Amino acid sequence: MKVSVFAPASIGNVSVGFDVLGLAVKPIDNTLLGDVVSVEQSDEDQLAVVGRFAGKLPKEKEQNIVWQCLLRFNQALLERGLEPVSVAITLDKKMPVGSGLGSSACSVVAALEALNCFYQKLGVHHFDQANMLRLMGELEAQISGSLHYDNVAPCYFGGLQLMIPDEQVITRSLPTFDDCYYVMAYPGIEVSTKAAREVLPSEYSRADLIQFGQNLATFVDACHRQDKVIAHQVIKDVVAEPYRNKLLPGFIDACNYLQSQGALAVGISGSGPTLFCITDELEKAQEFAKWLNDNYLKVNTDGCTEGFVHVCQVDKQGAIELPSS
Ligand SMILES: Nc1ncnc2c1ncn2[C@@H]1O[C@H](COP(=O)(O)OP(=O)(O)O)[C@@H](O)[C@H]1O
Ligand SMILES: N[C@@H](CCOP(=O)(O)O)C(=O)O
Repeated sequence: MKVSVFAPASIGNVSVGFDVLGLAVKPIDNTLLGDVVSVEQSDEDQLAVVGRFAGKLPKEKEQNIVWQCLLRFNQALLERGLEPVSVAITLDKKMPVGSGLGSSACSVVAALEALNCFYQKLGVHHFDQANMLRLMGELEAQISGSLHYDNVAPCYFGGLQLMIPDEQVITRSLPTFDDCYYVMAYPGIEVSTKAAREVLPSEYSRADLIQFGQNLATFVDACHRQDKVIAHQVIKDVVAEPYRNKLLPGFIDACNYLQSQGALAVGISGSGPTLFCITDELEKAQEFAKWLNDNYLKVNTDGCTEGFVHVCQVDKQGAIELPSS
């Protein structure tokens, strides 16, 4: 028996909700933008890493977050008096690392969900969603240096997720704007989440505090009222973007251009370097994608780029088990 789970990319923060808001996205051309983890029974625990971005990960399996997921999942089984079996895990690393697309969250969510489905099929145990999300947050914190659910929650549940200060609830789904397109431009450079958190101030002014609170509250209200104009008017980042934009070559120029061409909002996805740009017109989304492809991706000396651009919409499914091949 082999279980494979896909977990999608996400936009952490969505500019307006630092650490407390995240949106799962999927390309409209059905490209799998996310990681796939497969689990099957084996004689000993093993991890194989394949896929376009496999070479960007540490060589030692102990350094891979998927391996750490296995150790933590086994510990959770033992805490319930259950005996883990040996498994062979394969990570298909489709996501670039340090991209701002929630790459580590994709690996964490796909790995833990694949293990959970595997043990459910074995008839041993099935952790409920609340326990799973807590485990996912714990593993994401191990890698990024702080506990934030804004990637793992949308990656696991799909949609737009707002983190709630209640350990029993953790996250709530917000209504989404389903006619909107999210153009995601990954320039092909790496920005580590840890480093991008270190450039942030430890204190903010009262004016920033008021603007942050007002924007986030207005955004949540506008989502519930499905007021697209107001919701996108307040997608403004006073917490991270003013400090992180210097880590992103060409970001300010791209923002200015896209806004002048009528984008509903533009921002840094997660901690960057991916830029997201929102429009409700497909033709504009395709124009923006072409412009970003020509102007935001870093071209190497050999004329190639590791970057890419995808026109996406909201991913409502979150992590899903793939049919067995
Ligand atoms: N399976 C994995 N997926 C992504 N990153 C991993 C994985 N395993 C280990 N890592 C390491 O974790 C760190 C993730 O960096 P981070 O900036 O948090 O990425 P992202 O913002 O893309 O989630 C990198 O140093 C990377 O080498
Ligand atoms: N809220 C976090 C989000 C990090 O997202 P990632 O995709 O860059 O891992 C932050 O802004 O630090």
